[in-house]
Amino acid sequence: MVAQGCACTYKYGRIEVEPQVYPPWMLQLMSQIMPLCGLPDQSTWPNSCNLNLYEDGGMSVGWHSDDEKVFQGKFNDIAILSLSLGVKRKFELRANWPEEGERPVRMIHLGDGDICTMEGMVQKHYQHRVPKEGNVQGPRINLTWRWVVLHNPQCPAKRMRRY
Ligand SMILES: O=C(O)CCC(=O)C(=O)O
Ligand SMILES: [Fe+2]
Repeated sequence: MVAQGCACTYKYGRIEVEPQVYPPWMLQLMSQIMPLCGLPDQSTWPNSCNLNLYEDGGMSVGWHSDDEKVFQGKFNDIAILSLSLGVKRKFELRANWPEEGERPVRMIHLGDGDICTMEGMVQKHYQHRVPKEGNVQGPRINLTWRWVVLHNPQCPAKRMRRY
């Protein structure tokens, strides 16, 4: 999903997702969540949201960084905000260039209603994943908000200053 005025697509693995403009329920949800992330003012809110459904513990996302060109996370200090709903799942981070003796993988649990942020140069220096958990029953939805900063060439928002 994207803010009004943007038409950037999002490539998730090999799947290219057509964007949908934020529906009213999304703006309502953001008006609850964004102030908790220090963003009370709507003009500062992220202009895209990706939604993932994990039907059960058999569904996962492998090691990756959110390195899509549109977000510029490999080159800039960026923030990525996420909200988890449903069953608790593991979220793991591993450093690309670990220091000697550094723990290779760090894990947190993301439960229903948890907000998780990745900030700074995390997308350059770390990868993350949601591993398979064979014993987990029940669905989880993850909403991930990000700022599109480099719009696709065909996107009308490219010509608009406020993006
Ligand atoms: O489900 C999550 O918590 C993370 C999903 C993720 O890494 C992504 O969509 O890029
Ligand atoms: Fe990710």
